[in-house]
Amino acid sequence: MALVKLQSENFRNLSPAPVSFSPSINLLYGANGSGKTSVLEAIGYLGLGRSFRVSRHQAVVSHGQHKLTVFGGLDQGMSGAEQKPSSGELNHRVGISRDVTAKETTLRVDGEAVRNLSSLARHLPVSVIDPGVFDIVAGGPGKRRQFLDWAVFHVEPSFASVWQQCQRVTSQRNQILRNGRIDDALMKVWDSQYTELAERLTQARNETFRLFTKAFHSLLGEIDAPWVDGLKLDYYVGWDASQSLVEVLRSHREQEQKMGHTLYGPNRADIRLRYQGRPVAETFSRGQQKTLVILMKIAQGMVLSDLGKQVTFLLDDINAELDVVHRAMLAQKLHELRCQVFVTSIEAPRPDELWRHTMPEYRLFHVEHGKLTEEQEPG
Ligand SMILES: Nc1ncnc2c1ncn2[C@@H]1O[C@H](COP(=O)(O)OP(=O)(O)OP(=O)(O)O)[C@@H](O)[C@H]1O
Repeated sequence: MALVKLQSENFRNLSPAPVSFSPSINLLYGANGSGKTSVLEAIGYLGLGRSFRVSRHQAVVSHGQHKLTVFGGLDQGMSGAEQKPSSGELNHRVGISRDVTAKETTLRVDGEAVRNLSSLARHLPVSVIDPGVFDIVAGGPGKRRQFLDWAVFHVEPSFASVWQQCQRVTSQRNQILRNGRIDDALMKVWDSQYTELAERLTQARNETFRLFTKAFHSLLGEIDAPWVDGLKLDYYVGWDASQSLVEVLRSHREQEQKMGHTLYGPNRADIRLRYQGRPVAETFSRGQQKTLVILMKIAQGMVLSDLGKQVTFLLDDINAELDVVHRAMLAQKLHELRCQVFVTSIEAPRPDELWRHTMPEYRLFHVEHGKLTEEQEPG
């Protein structure tokens, strides 16, 4: 699916006027503070249910307001095995409202209220590449789990519900571990639920990680960068995988009790990135780390694309982070994968720098005071 219509109310400084986008490439430019990132953030809200910039919904609601709404019109875009071009008809209408006073989120798909965010999010796989994305390599395991789980969610339909159940059971288990005296019979019940859910989560992650590494290595074969030899990606399941989780929990009960929370399981999973045996975060230059993240993001796009799903990529301010060669590599690949792409820049964009071989069709927008105006030619 591709997002071809967007309308928001009380979303940062954005104008409430509806905007039509291309199911392929959209270039947005405008001065600092004009609202470019806010447009991407509003699109991200529909695909992620939250802002990719801030954790508090409050920050996103226009000053002086208490409720924001974002509506999106989705079109089949360039997805599907046949890669048919857009018909111009809307396939789905999705909406999300957040009342920050009542702390309530309302979700709608095709006019019907839905309870789960996953019902909305699975229609619009949104992948963000902004200055914060580089934490996937430089940051902690949580960022890499989030990265992996985004793809697992779109590959395995039952993942979201298993993940939620596992979070609930983990928190119950933590409560018991925090209590001074543990009722062994009760702990056994929670452990059996926990390990069953953990195994299901791990299986889903394993399968997606397998697809991801396959795509990633095929991508490495295409690029000319000697430093990728010796690069190794491993999925750490969250415990010593040579033992069953049940055994690990049994042999570490005292340690968990002392710490007062669960120490082994899917909440400790990680993608371990190593270069010649050492963590890439310690070995790679900043530029190499950035390239690696971009390649990982493209590989995720390849996985979904192979399943006939179109990813909407939100590229925010990449000029500040990537040199022209890497920007062009990214743009070219995303176009080949038939992804929908939104690219922001301060200066009028140079599509000829991004797509050097074949120029895709694109739509160009100037952003000013939260309002988008379509232009025919750059400048
Ligand atoms: N909750 C809010 N209500 C109203 N306006 C807001 C709110 N939050 C931020 N703004 C304003 O919205 C504008 C848009 O910010 P945004 O980050 O989208 O701009 P940008 O075009 O991406 O800028 P830059 O190029 O500097 O990154 C800014 O002027 C900001 O001060």
